[in-house]
Amino acid sequence: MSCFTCIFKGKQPPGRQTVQTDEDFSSIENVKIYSYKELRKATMDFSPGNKVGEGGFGSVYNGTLKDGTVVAVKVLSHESRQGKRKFLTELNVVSDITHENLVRLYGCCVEGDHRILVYNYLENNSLAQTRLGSNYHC
Ligand SMILES: Nc1ncnc2c1ncn2[C@@H]1O[C@H](COP(=O)(O)OP(=O)(O)OP(=O)(O)O)[C@@H](O)[C@H]1O
Repeated sequence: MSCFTCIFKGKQPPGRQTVQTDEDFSSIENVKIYSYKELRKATMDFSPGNKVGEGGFGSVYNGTLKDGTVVAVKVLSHESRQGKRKFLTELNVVSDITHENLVRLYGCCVEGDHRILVYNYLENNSLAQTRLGSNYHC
């Protein structure tokens, strides 16, 4: 069983935390940490009706957070071979970039076996003109 031990360092601005995991996960900085529970709630338990797409990473769901923010929730599939690498790449590369032509990464969930990325949600027409973070590869 894979195990991810997240240690959230203290004395950081609320919502912007450092994730440290064991194995070959290095420190990931400047990302908001979401609980699996809140993402499950936001996507109505990852219901098929909320699924908006499927990529190399896994399924993507539309969700609404408690504060009303509409998000795209990318759930890493357990079968995804490059998943771990992609997950880290997206976190490390995209988390610090804010650009009008780039999908914004809000944060992630690394809880138990779950690895999930949370982006701002783009409607179909704007998605076509916007570069996804997942286009960044190692
Ligand atoms: N931020 C988003 N807002 C709305 N829909 C999204 C968003 N991100 C992804 N999607 C939907 O999920 C689908 C899969 O996206 P994803 O980025 O996982 O895979 P991809 O674009 O095929 O790239 P790759 O397979 O290389 O990861 C997209 O085609 C789109 O329909």
